Order: sequence, then structure tokens, then C-alpha cells
Amino acid sequence: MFDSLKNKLQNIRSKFTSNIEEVAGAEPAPPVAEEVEEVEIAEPAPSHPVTPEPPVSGEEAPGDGREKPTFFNKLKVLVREREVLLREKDIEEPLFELEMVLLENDVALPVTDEIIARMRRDLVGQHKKIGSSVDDLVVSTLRSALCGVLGEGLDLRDFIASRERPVKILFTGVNGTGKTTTVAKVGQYLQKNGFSVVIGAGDTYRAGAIEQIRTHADRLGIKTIQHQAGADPSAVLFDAVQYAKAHDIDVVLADTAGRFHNRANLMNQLEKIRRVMKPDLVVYVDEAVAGNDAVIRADEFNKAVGTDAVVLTKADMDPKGGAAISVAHTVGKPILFLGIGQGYDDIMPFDPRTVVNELLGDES
Ligand SMILES: Nc1nc2c(ncn2[C@@H]2O[C@H](COP(=O)(O)OP(=O)(O)OP(=O)(O)O)[C@@H](O)[C@H]2O)c(=O)[nH]1
Repeated sequence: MFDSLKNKLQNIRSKFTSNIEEVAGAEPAPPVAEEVEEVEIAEPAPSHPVTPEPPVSGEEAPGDGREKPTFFNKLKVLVREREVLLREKDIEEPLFELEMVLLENDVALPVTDEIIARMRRDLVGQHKKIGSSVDDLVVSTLRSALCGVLGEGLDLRDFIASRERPVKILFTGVNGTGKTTTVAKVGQYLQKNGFSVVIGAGDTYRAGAIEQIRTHADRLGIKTIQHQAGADPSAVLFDAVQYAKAHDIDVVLADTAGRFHNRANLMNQLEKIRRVMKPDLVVYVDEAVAGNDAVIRADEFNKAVGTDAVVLTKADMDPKGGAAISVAHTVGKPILFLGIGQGYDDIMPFDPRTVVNELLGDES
């Protein structure tokens, strides 16, 4: 998943590190006298008896019984307190490369600009403590820039636990992106997390769609509410909600026909579904492999009918990761899950920190 972006980000990480190391190496060492007073560092036991050194002329021996800072102590403090003041030109080159890498990997332009601005703001013109590892500074700055655009994510279990039963989740999106499979995967995920589920077969438009969702649901032991092909999807989903109420089911998952935001009749149909079903959560499903197109569609869909969260499918086939990085910041709604394969288990709750750590090759 996102291998191209991952490899390139890790190269950029080394570039930033070597540039900053160069600046840090060229800077004069910061003063250490005051810090040395505060720090207690165990000194290695001497291998032979040490005769106390007489004070160097002009220097007072400490009169409070404390040991005078030694060279060894000073060195340790120096490493710990090492600071660097970065100027724009010190990181201009890796910043430019980062910008190119993000754009080449389908990260949307405004999102790329935001990441670069965050990096610049966090690094340039400030004294940065770099301790013994410049790499730590680079990784934490990159991590916070990426997490800044990915937002907080949304834990579906917490969301469901916070709502009245039955919690109604409506899945929408364009044709063939993996919506029906996603409904089945989410059904299994919720069952495994202790919630009971019913599926409403609201795609009455595409030939074979009802049978498709029914087959998935039967395999997973989930009840499906269905009408015949061509029926009004609002009526099907209304029935699914009634069934859930009558049988104390926790969650209704509503499949719907794929549609584009500019197809007026299908969008009106979706409006009707919303009025009748009153969903707690509208989930827009698109495929990560569509890159920037998926981001634009998600944004337009949100503006046309409103979206609460996004699922990106086929992340397993996407080397770039641009849609996953861009969609939450562009649409202003969290990513709920990534689809990572064709099996029912191939769904991953989207945790921004985990994804960023994976991209940076850093487990901390
Ligand atoms: N590799 C991969 N394939 C997926 C993923 N999710 C779905 N698919 C596949 O994508 C294809 C389309 O999935 P569907 O669930 O039928 O798509 P849909 O959006 O419901 O299609 P419509 O009903 O036409 O809107 C199927 O072959 C799925 O197995 C995923 O995360 N990874």
C-alpha cells in the first residue's frame, strides 16, 4: 500500500536529515555552563585512584560540596542540548523535492501547499533542539505536517456507541468503486465488534445488485431486507429500519446504486432516501486508485448532498496514496476505512497516526 510515496518520503527524510546535520555541524556549540549545574550524569568509575585536580588559576572551586563539571559531563550535555537555527535556504532543496514527490503521487495541490507550509513554519527561523538525533526532529516535523492534513479520523465503534439504536449508515458513491463489497466488509467488522447488523438492498437500479449484496450477506450470516429490482430504494431502506427497530438490531447498513453527483434524477432519489431513512452517517465510497479524481468527486458529492465520512477502497492497489492524504483535508470529513483487498477482512479502520508512521517507516 502506497509504496511509491513511502519510498520517496523516506528518501526525502534522509535529505532533510543530511541538510540539517550540515547546518548543525557548522554552527558554533551553544553555551553549556548553566545547564551543567542542573544535570546529574553518572560518570564511569575511574580505573585508578583519582587525585583531585587543583583549581585552575582564576577559577573558584565550587564551595557547596558539589563536584565541578568535568569534560565528560559537558560533552553529554552538549549532545543533549544541541540546537540548530535553520534558515529557509538550508532546507529549500528538500522542501522543493518534497513538494514534487507529493504532487507526483497525486496529493492535491492545496494539500501539498499546506504540508509544505507546515514544514516551513515548524523548521525555519526557530531554534530547534535536536539532541543527539536530527532524524528524530525530521520525522516528528514530517509526522505533524502529515497528521495536520489527515485530521482525526473517525472510530465507527465509538460513533455507534454514542447514538440511539438503530444507527443508520447510508453508503453512496459512483459505480464500481467497491461500495457493495464495502457494505459487506463493514457488516462483518461490526459483527466482530459485537454489534448486530441488518443490510438494506437499496441498489434496485443495477441488474444483479440485489443478488450480489444478498450473496455477501448470506455468507456473513447477516439478514438482508430487499424488494424486487426497480423498486423504490427509499421504501426498501425504510423497511430495513423498521426491521431493525422490531428486532433490536444495532446497525442498519444501506447499500445504494452508484451515481454521479451531476445526474439530477439519481441525486433527487438520494435526497428522498435521506428524508425517509434519516441516516446517522452518510458514507461516500470511492477508490484510492482514482487519485485526485476521487478527491474531486468526494468534494463535489459532499457539496451536492452532504457526506459525513469517506471510505477509500482498493488502497492495496494504490502505490501513490494521494487520495488518502488529500481527501479529508479537501472535503473536511474524516476517512473511516481503507479497503485493502477483496476479502471480507480486507478493511482497515483509518488511524491517521498509524498511516503516517507506516509512510515514514517509523513505528514510534
Ligand atoms: N483490490 C481490491 N478490490 C476491491 C476492494 N473493494 C472492492 N473491490 C473489488 O471491486 C470490484 C467492484 O466492487 P463492487 O462492490 O461490486 O462495486 P460497487 O461500487 O458496489 O459497484 P456498483 O454497484 O456498480 O456501484 C469487485 O471486484 C470487488 O471485489 C478493495 O479494497 N481492494
